[in-house]
Amino acid sequence: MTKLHLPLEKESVLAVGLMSGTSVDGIDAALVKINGSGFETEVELIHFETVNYDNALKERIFKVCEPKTSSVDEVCRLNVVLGEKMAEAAIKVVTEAGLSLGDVDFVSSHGQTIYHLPDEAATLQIGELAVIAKKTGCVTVGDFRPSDMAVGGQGAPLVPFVDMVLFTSAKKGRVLVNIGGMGNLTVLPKGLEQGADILAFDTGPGNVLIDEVVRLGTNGAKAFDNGGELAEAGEIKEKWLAEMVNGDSYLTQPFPKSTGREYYNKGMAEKLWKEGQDKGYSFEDIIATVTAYTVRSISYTIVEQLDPHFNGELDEVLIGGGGVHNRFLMERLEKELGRPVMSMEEVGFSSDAKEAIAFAILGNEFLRQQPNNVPSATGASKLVSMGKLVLPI
Ligand SMILES: Nc1ncnc2c1ncn2[C@@H]1O[C@H](COP(=O)(O)OP(=O)(O)OP(=O)(O)O)[C@@H](O)[C@H]1O
Ligand SMILES: CC(=O)N[C@H]1[C@@H]2OC[C@@H](O2)[C@@H](O)[C@@H]1O[C@H](C)C(=O)O
Repeated sequence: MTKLHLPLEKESVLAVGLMSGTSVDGIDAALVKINGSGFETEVELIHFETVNYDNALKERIFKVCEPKTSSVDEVCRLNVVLGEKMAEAAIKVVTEAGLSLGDVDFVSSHGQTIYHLPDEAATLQIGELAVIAKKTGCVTVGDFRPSDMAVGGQGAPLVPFVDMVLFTSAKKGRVLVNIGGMGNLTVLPKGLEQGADILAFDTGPGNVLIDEVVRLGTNGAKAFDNGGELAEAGEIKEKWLAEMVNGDSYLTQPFPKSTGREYYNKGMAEKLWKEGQDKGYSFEDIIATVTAYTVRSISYTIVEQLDPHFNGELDEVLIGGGGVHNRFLMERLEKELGRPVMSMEEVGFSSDAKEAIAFAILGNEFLRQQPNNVPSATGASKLVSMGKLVLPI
């Protein structure tokens, strides 16, 4: 094992980024080559793999995320079980690429969020780093959020740092939206310079409500609306949609703001499902309307909250996260936004791998002892280098 020199001095590194997001579908693993740091960062995706959670593991995770069904012993156990799964994902992405773990400079893991209390500076991501370091034999970094919280930040969102260094354009004002479990965005006015304050926050639900309603309507046989085909077969019930939007106090909250499964969750989906059924709507109509609500949470934020603030200079919207695969959602979003809406693929990037790549880049900054939070996005009082380090075991 070659020794790691800290701070990292070599210009180019090979890293694995691991992301396990709020939709609790599995672990995304991106093997990347990173050159440089900060605004000079260049990244090349070498290989991408997803290791899905099986249904039993998903249930265990959902259970520990909910105070009523959680227990400390189960959190403790899952920390190790998920550490093992994350190591498995890291090993898979490296070996499937035909490389060896000895070639990898570091693994950088987000962990699985179990609970997030931004106003109490408390957050918990599990998936033991020491287990990953032992199983992969690699330098392992992770657990980024607490360092931002330690200086008064909300510990989220963290990806805007990466959006800023990779996607700032000299010619166009851009909004980057990630539609994962939750929806979140980063605003990049044209010609943004390093160190500028950037705005980034959560828009509301991403796929979470769609996924939960699909599960309810299929008795768990399906976990998401593949391609948006269920929604396509239904009809949006406009009056009900307006009720959903008016009843959502998060949407009108001023930005910056963050949310999660504590608000948009199975309970909310069950309520919507019951309402839809009581109104006599079909399964497809319910999915179409819940999808339209998800779209509206994003379009409302951009059109009503951001456009006036940025004098209409936000020219294009780039979408990442699993939501890009939902055609019904993407088409309606483009209609409501009235400007080009593109997937990350259209700018030569990967929608599915984006967040895993982002955590590799955050790990790279940390190991170079460079700041990697965005205080204007998280509310932190200062720049910090977020992360924790476990040496190979
Ligand atoms: N083919 C598809 N058609 C429709 N939706 C899809 C498809 N593939 C993935 N999705 C949606 O994307 C979701 C996963 O997205 P993603 O992996 O970006 O979320 P995440 O990283 O877990 O969440 P977050 O970014 O909020 O932490 C799935 O739960 C599903 O709703
Ligand atoms: C605490 C937590 O896991 N937050 C997630 C969640 O999922 C989306 C949104 O809410 C975002 O704030 C964040 O993740 C992304 C990766 C971020 O920090 O940028």
